[in-house]
Amino acid sequence: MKPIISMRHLRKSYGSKQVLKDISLDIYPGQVIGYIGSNGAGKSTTVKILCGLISDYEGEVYVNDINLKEDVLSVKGSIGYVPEMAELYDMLTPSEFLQFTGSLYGMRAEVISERIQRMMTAFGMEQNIHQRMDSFSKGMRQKVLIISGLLHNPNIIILDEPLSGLDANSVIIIKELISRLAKEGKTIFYCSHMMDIVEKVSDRIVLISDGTIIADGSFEELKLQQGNKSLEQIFSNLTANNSLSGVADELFNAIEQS
Ligand SMILES: Nc1ncnc2c1ncn2[C@@H]1O[C@H](COP(=O)(O)OP(=O)(O)OP(=O)(O)O)[C@@H](O)[C@H]1O
Repeated sequence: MKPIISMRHLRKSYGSKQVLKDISLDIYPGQVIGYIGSNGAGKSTTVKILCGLISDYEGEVYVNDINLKEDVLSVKGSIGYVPEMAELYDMLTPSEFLQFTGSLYGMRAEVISERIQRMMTAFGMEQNIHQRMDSFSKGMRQKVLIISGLLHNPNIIILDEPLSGLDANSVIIIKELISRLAKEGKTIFYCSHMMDIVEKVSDRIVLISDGTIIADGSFEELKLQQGNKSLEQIFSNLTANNSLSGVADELFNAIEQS
C-alpha cells in the first residue's frame, strides 16, 4: 500500500533554534496516528507544515503523492484541520463562520447549511447556530472548530489537541467519531497530551523528542519494548530527564520555603 502522507527528512528551525531535526514518517490510509511529545517537542510545528501553514521548512512532504511545495492548494483541499488554538471570529455566528470556511473548500451553500444544522444539532448547539461566538464557552468554541475541520468530509483529518475544553460526554462522542471515521478509511493524525485517549484511539503511536522520532509502533508494540506499562508511563520513561515527583517537590518547596 502506498502512504497517503510521506514526510522525508523534515527539518524546521525558528531562527537559530532547530525544532524538527530529521523527521521521516510514512502514514498509510486508514491509520490513526497518535503523535505525542513533551511541551515544545515540535508537534504543532509538524502539523502546521502538513497543513501548508508553514512553508519555510527543509525536506519534503508528499500528500497523495503530491509534493506540498508544488501544489499546496490541492493538498489543503484533502485535509481537515482542527487547530490547537484558533482565532474564531467573535463577531460572527457559527453559521457565518462555517459558511465561510465551507466556501473556501468550494462547497455549495445548501450543502454547508445542511451540515451545519445537523452537526450543531448533534452537538446540542442548535440554539446557538445564529448567535455571535463572543458569548461562547471554550467547549462550545471547540465544537465549532471541530465542525469546521470536518465539514468538507476530508480524507485526512489532523487534530491538534481537539478535546481541550470539552466535557466528558463530548470526549466520548469525539472518541467514537474518530473510530467511525477511521473505519471509513479516513487517515487521522492526532496530537495530544491526553495519554489515556491516545492509547485508546490510535493504532500507531509516534513519539517525538528533541526534534526526532524516538518511538514508533502500536501501543502493544511499545508495551512489549518498554515493559508492560501504560502509555503515560512509557511516555515518562522515554522523555523525562528528572524524577517527576522531584519536580513536584521543587515546585512545592519554592512556595512553601521561600
Ligand atoms: N512562531 C514561532 N516562532 C518561534 N519559535 C516558535 C514558533 N512556534 C513554535 N516555536 C517554538 O518551537 C518549539 C516547538 O513548538 P511546537 O508548538 O511545535 O511544540 P508542541 O510539541 O506542539 O508543544 P505543546 O505540546 O506545548 O503544544 C517550541 O520551543 C516553541 O517555542
